[in-house]
Amino acid sequence: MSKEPDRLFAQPLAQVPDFAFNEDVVRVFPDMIKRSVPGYPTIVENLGVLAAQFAQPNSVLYDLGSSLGAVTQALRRHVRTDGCRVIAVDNSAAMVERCREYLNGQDSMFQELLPVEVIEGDILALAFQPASVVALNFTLQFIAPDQRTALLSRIHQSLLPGGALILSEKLRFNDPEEHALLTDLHVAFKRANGYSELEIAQKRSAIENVMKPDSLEEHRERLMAAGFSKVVPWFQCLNFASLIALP
Ligand SMILES: C[S@@+](CC[C@H](N)C(=O)[O-])C[C@H]1O[C@@H](n2cnc3c(N)ncnc32)[C@H](O)[C@@H]1O
Ligand SMILES: O=C(O)C(=O)C[C@]1(C(=O)O)C=C[C@@H](O)C=C1
Repeated sequence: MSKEPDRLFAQPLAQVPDFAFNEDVVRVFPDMIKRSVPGYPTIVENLGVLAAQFAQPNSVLYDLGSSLGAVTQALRRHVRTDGCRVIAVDNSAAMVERCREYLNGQDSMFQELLPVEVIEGDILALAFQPASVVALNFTLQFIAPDQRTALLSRIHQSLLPGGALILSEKLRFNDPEEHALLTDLHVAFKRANGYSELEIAQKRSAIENVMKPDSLEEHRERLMAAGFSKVVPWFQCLNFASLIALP
């Protein structure tokens, strides 16, 4: 994957455009997400470990909002269940192109990786096949809030017995003090990773119209409304968390 450092918001912009997963973001994405999301490498690697516990023979593992394929590759490294294959879906053409390049490179270096298909498409319009694992790793927060329950219901309907949805998201907090504290600590995390005050502020205004985080309580309620029977948080670092939802 690209090693280019994220300097996208380093210079003052007359007007900060809404954040989009375009060519510029794709070029710096591995660096951006690692320096912006506390716990990201741990979540991705362990998503593979968790998935191996839920994968059912001859089923599909979905990576929805796959970006450059980091989760797909973790699934392919860890899942050994017979007949499983991965379907990665993203609606950014630039992401999909680079994701295919990366996964082809991995296939040429390593044998016995699970087969993978990378689809350029909208996860809201996807016809789901029976699946044992569905990963939504920091993707649901970019889906319009009024579309989220319907998407989760369709994922629930596609999940096989013994399977799971793994959902990672930035969180907001209903308690104002808790929200302010964890937001400040996230800013400190970004600063410690070399982002300037200007970069942090401009990125914040770029994402505020396009990324709408929910609270843990909202996630739990929505997942239950979508038909899931159990919601288990397995990771939280500052205001970023990952949940297992059982069908
Ligand atoms: C924060 S990134 C996900 C990171 C990635 N899962 C990982 O762990 O490296 C969100 C991704 O979701 C994709 N996305 C957003 N809305 C989508 C939609 N409706 N359908 C498909 N992909 C979508 C974006 O293009 C972007 O690549
Ligand atoms: O909350 C922020 O400040 C972020 O930068 C988060 C976040 C994310 O959670 O996806 C936003 C956009 C980029 O994809 C990388 C990180």
